[in-house]
Amino acid sequence: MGSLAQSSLLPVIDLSQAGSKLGTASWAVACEQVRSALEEYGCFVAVYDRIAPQLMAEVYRALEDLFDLPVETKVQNVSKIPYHGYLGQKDYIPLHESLGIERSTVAESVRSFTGLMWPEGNDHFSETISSYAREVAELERLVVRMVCEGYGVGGYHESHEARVNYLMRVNRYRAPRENEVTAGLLPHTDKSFITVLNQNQVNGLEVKTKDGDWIEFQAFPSSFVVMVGDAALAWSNGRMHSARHRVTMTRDTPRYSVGIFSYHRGVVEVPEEMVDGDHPRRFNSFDHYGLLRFFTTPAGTASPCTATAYCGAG
Ligand SMILES: O=C(O)CCC(=O)C(=O)O
Ligand SMILES: [Fe+2]
Repeated sequence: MGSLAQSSLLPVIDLSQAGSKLGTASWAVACEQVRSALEEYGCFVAVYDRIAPQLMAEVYRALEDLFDLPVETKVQNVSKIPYHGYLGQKDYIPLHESLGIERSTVAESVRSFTGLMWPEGNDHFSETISSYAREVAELERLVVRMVCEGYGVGGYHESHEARVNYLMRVNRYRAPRENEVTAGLLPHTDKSFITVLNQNQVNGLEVKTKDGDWIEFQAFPSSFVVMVGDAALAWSNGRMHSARHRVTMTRDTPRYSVGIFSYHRGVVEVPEEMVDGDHPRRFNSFDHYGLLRFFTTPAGTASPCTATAYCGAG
């Protein structure tokens, strides 16, 4: 039996060296830990020291500059894809503001976002954001590879890599004023395949367990929250859990966070290996951006599980 303190924490897995251990016994053990955490909690805390602390500090300085721009500038961040542009000034979550940087691992795409925000140019911002996105994308690919190996569908990660887009969403939550709501972000599941989150020193992210308890993520240096999105829930035929999470602001300091969300271009096939006697088919193959668009419809918003409503089998 774990103590209360232990059982109130999210699983922590050190992936700093995992990439260099491919195929070894310790790699197989780590793949199993990743799979099991994503099935039980829908997330885990990755320790990943391959991203330099200096780059992390530059990312958060860049975010302060970005959010300090006038709202009229920030609202120019628009997209044809839902939840890929500016969100903010909402009465029901007044503390929250966020922007989306599409295809954040592609330098040209980040430069075009930067050009909208700083027409006079800001190369340092573009370079900082692109570097960070590429490094976190590597962590995402490592996790997907480990998940695939954990399920015995090792070859699948290659088709993931060939078709993945990485959306970066950056968030600022201001501190609540007296008598103001503390909700920074309402409970939700992500529509991504995998999300990798990082935050500045201010905690606030909470994850709901299958038992209905909320666990606060307590950040430490080189810690990233890896989270299952609804697309990976469906891809795994419901084996992985996509956890509800929310942000609560209890401190008097603003909170910054940055998420990398992986999305597939086109149809995500549910591998045959995911379906067996113990796991009858629960999901059909589906269009990933279609799932996201469905979420914005009245039927999608109303359904307790977007993936089941969109591509559930039977
Ligand atoms: O700010 C955070 O830590 C969480 C953000 C989040 O859940 C999201 O953008 O989907
Ligand atoms: Fe989220």
